Amino acid sequence: MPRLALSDDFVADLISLQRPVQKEVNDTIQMFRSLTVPQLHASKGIHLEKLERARDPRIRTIRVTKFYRGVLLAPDDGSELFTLLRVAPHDEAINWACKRAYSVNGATGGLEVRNVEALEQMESYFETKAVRTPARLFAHHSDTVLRDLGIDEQVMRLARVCVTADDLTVMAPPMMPADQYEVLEYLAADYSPQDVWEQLIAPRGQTVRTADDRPAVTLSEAILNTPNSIVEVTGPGELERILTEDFVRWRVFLHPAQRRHAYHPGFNGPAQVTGGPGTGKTVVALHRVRHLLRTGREGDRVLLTTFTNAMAGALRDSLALLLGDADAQLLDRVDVTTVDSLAARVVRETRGSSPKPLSSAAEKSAWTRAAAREDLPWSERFLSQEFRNVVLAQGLRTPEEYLRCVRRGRGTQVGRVQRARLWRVMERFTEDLASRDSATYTMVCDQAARLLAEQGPRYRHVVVDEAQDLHPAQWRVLRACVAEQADDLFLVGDPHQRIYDSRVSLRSLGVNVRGRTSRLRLNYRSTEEILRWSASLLDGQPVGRLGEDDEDGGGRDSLRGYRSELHGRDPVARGHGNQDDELRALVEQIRTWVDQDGVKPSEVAVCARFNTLVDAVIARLRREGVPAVAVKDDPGPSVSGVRVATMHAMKGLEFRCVAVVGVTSNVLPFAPQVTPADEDAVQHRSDLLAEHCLLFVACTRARDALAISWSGERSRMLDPVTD
Ligand SMILES: Nc1ncnc2c1ncn2[C@@H]1O[C@H](COP(=O)(O)OP(=O)(O)OP(=O)(O)O)[C@@H](O)[C@H]1O
Repeated sequence: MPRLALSDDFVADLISLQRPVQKEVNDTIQMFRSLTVPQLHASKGIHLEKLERARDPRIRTIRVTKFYRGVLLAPDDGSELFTLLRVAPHDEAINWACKRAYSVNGATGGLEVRNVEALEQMESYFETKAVRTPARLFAHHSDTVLRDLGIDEQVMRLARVCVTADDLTVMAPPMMPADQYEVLEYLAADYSPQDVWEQLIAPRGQTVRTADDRPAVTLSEAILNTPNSIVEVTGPGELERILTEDFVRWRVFLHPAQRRHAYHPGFNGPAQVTGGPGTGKTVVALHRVRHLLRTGREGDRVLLTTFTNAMAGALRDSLALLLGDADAQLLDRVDVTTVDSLAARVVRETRGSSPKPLSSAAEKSAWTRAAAREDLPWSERFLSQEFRNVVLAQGLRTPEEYLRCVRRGRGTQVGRVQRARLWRVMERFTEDLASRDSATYTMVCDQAARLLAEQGPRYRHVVVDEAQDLHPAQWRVLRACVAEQADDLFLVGDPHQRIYDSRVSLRSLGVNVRGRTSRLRLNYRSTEEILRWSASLLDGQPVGRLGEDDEDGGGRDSLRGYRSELHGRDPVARGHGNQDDELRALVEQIRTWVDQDGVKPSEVAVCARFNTLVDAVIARLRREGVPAVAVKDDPGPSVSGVRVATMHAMKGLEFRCVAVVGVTSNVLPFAPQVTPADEDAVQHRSDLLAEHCLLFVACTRARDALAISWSGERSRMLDPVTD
């Protein structure tokens, strides 16, 4: 009987087909699997055909329906393992199949694919172009070094004519084989060959450093060496499962960079994965939880945290999907929650109740009351920031500790006398809140961290999503939840998406990830056009590395190498004379997406800075007969209607089409949210950056289409993309 494997491209095709065609694909595959190899070759129904023009002699097609063809890679190594590569309308399938060539990567031993025809064209184009420039991108790496890292002859010739990193980007996968491209990308980013070996090749199980000493790998071995993009269909029900269970690719296919961290056998301490929006950080966190559950001992509990309750709910559902029926019982060993909810639970369990959370308006009044008897030169905002970003951030208990402390992250000098006065005000603030049985979320975390430190760890592993927005008091809760040991903490986050005011030095909080970090660069969500456009909104912004705020030597993060393999239309940015015109244009835009492009209303999102505009958008859409619902009302997936939300509420979500409205100069940046530079210069820079990040987060929620609009004066934050 032939064995059958499915490639991720095939699965992507299959998911996008209409149900009746999916059923026919399924029937064809069942028939394929029921025949012997000689019967397969003779079968008129399957019609296994070799393509005359195919660049790879192992490529075959099979008939699925009158119009659809499957593309297969037939074995040439004596095995009976066939791989289904694509399923597409006849002409598209044939055209695709003729241009591809499959090979075994010389270093990873995995199967790889290239568009051989396009690469040949690139070769002649770049050879001519490079003649004029003597400098070459990879000149300082010898052929032997490149070959040892898996670069083959064709890719070597291309590497030799690359002058800039942009030349390389033009040949990104699916044109160039993905493993080889990644090696060149790392070298272009100044990683040493040794780093590349350690980060990309060794984790794939290769132990032989030199290409000449490695044994040959057969095609079927290579297929099984490529679990990130090929899966063998083993059980009879497997294909039905793919068809019926709302199959999502991330459950099976991980990029090697994702798999390396998600399934790492064991980190000797905290580990961290960063990456731009849509690079699959949440996916990695979910797979890591699965790995820890599967390899852990009975009774080992895992904590998975994220930023909002809604996101925690979504994470729980995704984890259940990933674990499937086979591992469903493992879910009992996981808590999926926000750090704030966990902290409130710890306080409640210990003290019998937890304080009522305080709104920001109530907090401001409490500071006014606390400062009433002092003639202070500081605003309520300053007091609140001082308390949150110095006292709670450092966990200070006594006036002496406050007098002695280094006020990291604060830009104003505060002398001894002033500190004593400030401490009195802060004491009054906390006493006042205690008498009302109320506290800020950060205060509850501060309390919970202390209680946990006394009570001891509750979890064997802690996995943290959206790590960039956690406050030091929240980190102390997490640190105290788990003992310092191997695989204690696993963090994923993106400093470019930090939209809340939290400056953190992870090292000073006992979370040292040095030597256990990795960065994801491939975006799976948005088109390259949306990515480039959105990334340029942060051009020149000083984004620090995750968890290295105020540290000596804390470096800058960058979106270098961040890319997508998807392509589509350029984002549209348009100004209007007034809000009425802007909303009229919004309705038209949504109608185009829904009526012409066939996008479901629930796959369209509109976001605005504040709830007032969110409400106005919902009212307008409904008046015009466009169904609309507020994201804050938590509409389930079955509820139809355009989703409308504030920019903050868009965190972690994604939609096919996104309209960002009301991007005016008085809303972004929003002056009351930005501390004036003369009040505190450091805080000013950090608040301003958070405003830029907020717009970046909103725009990067879009998968296929993005439209930005404003009425009146456009926000200066759009300058990089509209000038
Ligand atoms: N290996 C993969 N194969 C296919 N799709 C993937 C893969 N990894 C991630 N995705 C998809 O990419 C999208 C983004 O993934 P995810 O939400 O994990 O990214 P993220 O880095 O956490 O994003 P953000 O930081 O913007 O919230 C999702 O639709 C996810 O299903």
